[in-house]
Amino acid sequence: MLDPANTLPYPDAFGPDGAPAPHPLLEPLLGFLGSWTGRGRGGYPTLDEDFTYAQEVTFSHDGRPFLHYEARAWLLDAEGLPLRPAARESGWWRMQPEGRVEALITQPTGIAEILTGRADGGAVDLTTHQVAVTPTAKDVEASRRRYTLADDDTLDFVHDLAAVGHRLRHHLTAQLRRAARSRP
Ligand code: HEM
Repeated sequence: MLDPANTLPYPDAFGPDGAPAPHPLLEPLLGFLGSWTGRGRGGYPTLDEDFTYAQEVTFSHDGRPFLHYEARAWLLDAEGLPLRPAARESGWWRMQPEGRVEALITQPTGIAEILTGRADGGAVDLTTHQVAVTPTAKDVEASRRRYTLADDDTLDFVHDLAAVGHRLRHHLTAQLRRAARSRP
């Protein structure tokens, strides 16, 4: 007999349709659900050169009023081929009434960000509420992340960063395309 303790009874959904039904507070974020892939460019005043990268981003939900967020990036060489793994992060976007968002995002580089902002008309604008870093992590003071649905299948992303003594400056711009409504 199937042991209910060995099978997760509440799997995540990667789209707005089907089970579980999204919580009503997720309404402003429904267009983000699913997986996205694409390319971006980045730079920072401390770097000699800008870089190009690819990224996969996934948003899912389990019927409660928060999204699970996961992103993996890898650098690309001049030919567009994978060079090495880059930033990786995951977290939670907690939805509040009137489209308010509270996000918690952690990175293996020792950085934990808490951001607040709004989801409005297919765009989410998040700014730093608090950053905590481990003893050996780079000094990160603040960031601003803007995610915009240019259309149903296109997600634009811009990330500004205040770190290692620099004020809030551009770090990343990417354009992602919808990869799938559900995980294979
Ligand atoms: C798509 C995601 C990202 C990519 C592709 C990326 C890429 C890079 C690259 C290539 C560097 C230069 C150092 C190195 O080669 O590793 C760098 C530096 C850095 N990044 Fe990012 N990054 C991403 C996201 C983030 C995020 C989310 C944060 C923090 C909130 C962050 C904070 C930093 C910091 C603090 C530095 C060090 C600057 C310095 O000391 O020169 N990055 N990033």
